[in-house]
Amino acid sequence: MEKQPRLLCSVLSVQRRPYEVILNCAILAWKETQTTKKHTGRGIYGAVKAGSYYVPMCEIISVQEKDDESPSENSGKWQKVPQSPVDSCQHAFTVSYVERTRQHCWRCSEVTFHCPELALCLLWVQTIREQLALLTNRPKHLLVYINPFGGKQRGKQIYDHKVTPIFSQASISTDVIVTEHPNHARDHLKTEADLMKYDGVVCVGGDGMFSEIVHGLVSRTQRDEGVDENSMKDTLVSCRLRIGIIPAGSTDCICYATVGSNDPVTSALHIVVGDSQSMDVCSVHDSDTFLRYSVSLLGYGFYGDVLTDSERKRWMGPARYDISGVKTFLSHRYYEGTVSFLPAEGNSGTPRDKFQCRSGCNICRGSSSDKLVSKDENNLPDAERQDDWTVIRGKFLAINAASMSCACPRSPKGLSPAAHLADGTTDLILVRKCSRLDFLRHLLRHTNKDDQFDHSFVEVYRVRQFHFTPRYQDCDSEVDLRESGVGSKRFLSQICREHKACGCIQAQSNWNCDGEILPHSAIQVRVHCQLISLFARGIEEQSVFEDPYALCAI
Ligand SMILES: CCCCCCCCCCCCC/C=C/[C@@H](O)[C@H](COP(=O)(O)O)NC(=O)CCCCCCCCCCCCCCC
Ligand SMILES: Nc1ncnc2c1ncn2[C@@H]1O[C@H](COP(=O)(O)OP(=O)(O)O)[C@@H](O)[C@H]1O
Ligand SMILES: [Ca+2]
Repeated sequence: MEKQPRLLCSVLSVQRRPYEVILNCAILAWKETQTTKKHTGRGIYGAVKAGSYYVPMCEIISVQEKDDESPSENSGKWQKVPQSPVDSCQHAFTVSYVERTRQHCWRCSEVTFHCPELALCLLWVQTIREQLALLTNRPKHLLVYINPFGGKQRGKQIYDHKVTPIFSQASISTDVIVTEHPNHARDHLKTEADLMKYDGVVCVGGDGMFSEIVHGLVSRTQRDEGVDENSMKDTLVSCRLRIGIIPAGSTDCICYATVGSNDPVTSALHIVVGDSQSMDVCSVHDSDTFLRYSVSLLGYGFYGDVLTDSERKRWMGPARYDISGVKTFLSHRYYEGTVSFLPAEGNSGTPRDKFQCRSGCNICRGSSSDKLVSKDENNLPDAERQDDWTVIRGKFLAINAASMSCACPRSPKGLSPAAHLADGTTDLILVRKCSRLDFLRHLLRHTNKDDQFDHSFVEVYRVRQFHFTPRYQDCDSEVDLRESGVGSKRFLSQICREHKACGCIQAQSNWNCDGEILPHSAIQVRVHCQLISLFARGIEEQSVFEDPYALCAI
């Protein structure tokens, strides 16, 4: 604070008390000065320090001149004729800034400074505005998509009542599209939207809506850059526009895991201050056909079945997941197949680490510098790393790949508490066939402090790529048919589904791909490090949110 040159320093009054107010390019600070005797008009203040506050410049939302003909903010009555210079501040300006409350939630707070002269008031307003204008990471024009049917169907209401006032206060202009059907946002982004006009895209909805935005933006970027999404080997190009999520869905895990809460006002403020958090994206292929992208959970077996069942209960809102969860748990289906994966190497940590990915995470930062090195291991052709692949066959209740923690209100630490948002890896969790009671124990550990990986039937690996093949596709008859020259994999699956005698009629699950059903079993997945960016900063350290004034009071 002391090292920055002061831009302005004045004595101004806040709630009729004198404060020394200092502005430099990093902070706005105000500290109370106490008069040794009541101010006489000779302008001498005592030096006794009382309360001191500061707000980082990057967390100031706006500054407005205040019309002092209005009722005073304290009494609600018209202000009296002032008695002394400190009280005589007829000119005032209000600074709106971010204040931290509980559980990583942010609120918009205000402080009004009264000035003795109009010129001084204007100088403060102009100087603060000039400093804010230097913060070039802040968005000015946004494209907003609202899913009116997500979650409890309150997306439009949440946007109109909670977000619009904050955006207009921060002078952010918007083009708003209320979606009319599924994939409306995705297709608009992919083919129609004039993206050059915007500094970011905002989605109001749940994880499914966010997934639409990711698909629209990533596909559009690849098309514009001439990258073939169907090729698993092509390195995808990162998207220019950041994505903001206003949570109005059922699980809201992406918002929760990148911000720490699913509060719409908090998300709007992260957009306003222009935060940036890179995120990994998995591409999901079936041979040379691109299927989908995933940023949070790819789940086969349990989570695939919960989702498939819950789609029929959409009318229930978020409760559908609990009902389908219990039903799926009771059905206790397991699935047979082969998982093969390329483990992550280097300084990527492990899924059993005790520390978690937090704002400014060193592991993610390390991965971003790796990414700049042109030839990382990820770029090596698979053939060159053939020996590094691990193959596991078995009967699984669930196969989950968590590219981030997947923390959500249902499970505050998430599916993989130590997963990183932007490290270029996903945590592959294999839950082998076990008793119902053991599986329940495992599920319950997602809701308490116990380690959900500490079971003999659970394995977890940090990987860069993985493949899954259900048993029916790699049973012996496949080899026989191949040898006898009979057609493609698709033809083979067809036969297998109908051919009960080969024993491969074993039921198949679907993949839950960020809350969307992927009606494929055999998939190949590759993590693309930091392909997209969000208006977020990762979850702030506990100390910041436990002490709401840690950043404001000095
Ligand atoms: C016994 C309690 C067990 C609680 C176990 C909770 C684990 C929850 C981990 C959730 C990870 C969620 C990852 C995110 C997925 C979302 O992308 C995705 C889409 O979200 P959207 O609708 O907002 O668009 N959401 C989902 O796929 C929902 C997954 C929800 C799973 C809930 C499972 C509840 C299980 C209840 C089992 C109860 C057994 C009771 C036996 C008596
Ligand atoms: N106007 C619309 N009508 C119906 N479905 C929509 C509409 N807009 C988006 N969707 C779809 O609704 C699904 C769920 O949306 P989401 O916002 O994630 O809510 P939830 O968290 O409740 O699942 C997504 O798959 C999305 O594609
Ligand atoms: Ca990751």
